Amino acid sequence: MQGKFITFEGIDGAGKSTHIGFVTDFLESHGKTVVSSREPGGTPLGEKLRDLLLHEKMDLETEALLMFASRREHIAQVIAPNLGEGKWVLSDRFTDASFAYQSGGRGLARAKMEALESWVHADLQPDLTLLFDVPLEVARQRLNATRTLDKFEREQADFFARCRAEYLRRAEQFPERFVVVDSTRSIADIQASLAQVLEKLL
Ligand SMILES: Nc1ncnc2c1ncn2[C@@H]1O[C@H](COP(=O)(O)OP(=O)(O)OP(=O)(O)O)[C@@H](O)[C@H]1O
Ligand SMILES: Cc1cn([C@H]2C[C@H](O)[C@@H](COP(=O)(O)O)O2)c(=O)[nH]c1=O
Repeated sequence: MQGKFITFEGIDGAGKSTHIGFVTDFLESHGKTVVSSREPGGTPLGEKLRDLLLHEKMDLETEALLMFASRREHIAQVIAPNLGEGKWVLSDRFTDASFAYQSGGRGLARAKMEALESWVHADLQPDLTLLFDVPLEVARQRLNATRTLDKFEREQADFFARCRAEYLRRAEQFPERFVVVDSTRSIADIQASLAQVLEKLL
C-alpha cells in the first residue's frame, strides 16, 4: 500500500516546523510509520545544496535550479521509496515554497517554475499541504526571538508579503490538497485543528 505525503509550508517564522513533531506523534499513535524530512535538504547532497542556498549569494535562476536539484534527489532517495513502502512522508517545505519564494518573492516567471515542476515530479503531488499563515509582523517577531537569520530570513517585509500572497494563491488554486492554518492561534489550538484534519486522511 502506498503511504501519504504531507508538506508543511509558510513564510519564515510562521511556525510550521513547530508542528512536525506533533503530526509525527499523532500519526504514529494511529499506527503509521512516519519519515520526516525537509527541503532544501533531506539527503546528504541536498544538505550540501541547502548550505549553499541559505548562505551564498547567487543568480535567481541558479537558486531556482538548485532548489529543484535538491528536490529531485530528495524524491529519488527519500520520498518515493518511503511512500512505496507504505510509510507516511512529512516534508518541511516542497514545491509550493519554490512558487512562493522564487516566483512570488523574487519574481521568476511562474511558467519556469511550472516547467521545472513537471520535469522533476510530473506524477507526484502532496496528499495534504498544511499552509501555516500569519501576518508578516508576527512571523518576524517569532524569528527575531529565536535565531541568527539566514539569507532568506534577512529579506525585507515586501518580499515576504509577495511570498505569502503566492502561497495563498496556490491554496486557492489547489483547494483539494491545501489546508490553510491560522498560525496566530496558540500552539494547542492549532494542534487541535491539525488532529481534525489528519483524522480525515487516515
Ligand atoms: N502558534 C504559535 N504561537 C507562539 N509562538 C509560536 C507559535 N508557533 C511557533 N511559535 C514559535 O515561533 C518560532 C518559529 O517557529 P518555527 O521554527 O516553527 O517557524 P518556521 O515557520 O518553521 O520557521 P522557518 O521556516 O524559518 O524554519 C519558534 O520559537 C516557535 O516556538
Ligand atoms: C524548499 C524551498 C525553500 N526556500 C527557502 C525558504 C526558507 O527561507 C529556506 C529554508 O529554510 P527553513 O528554515 O528550512 O524553512 O529556503 C525557497 O526559497 N525555495 C524552496 O523551494
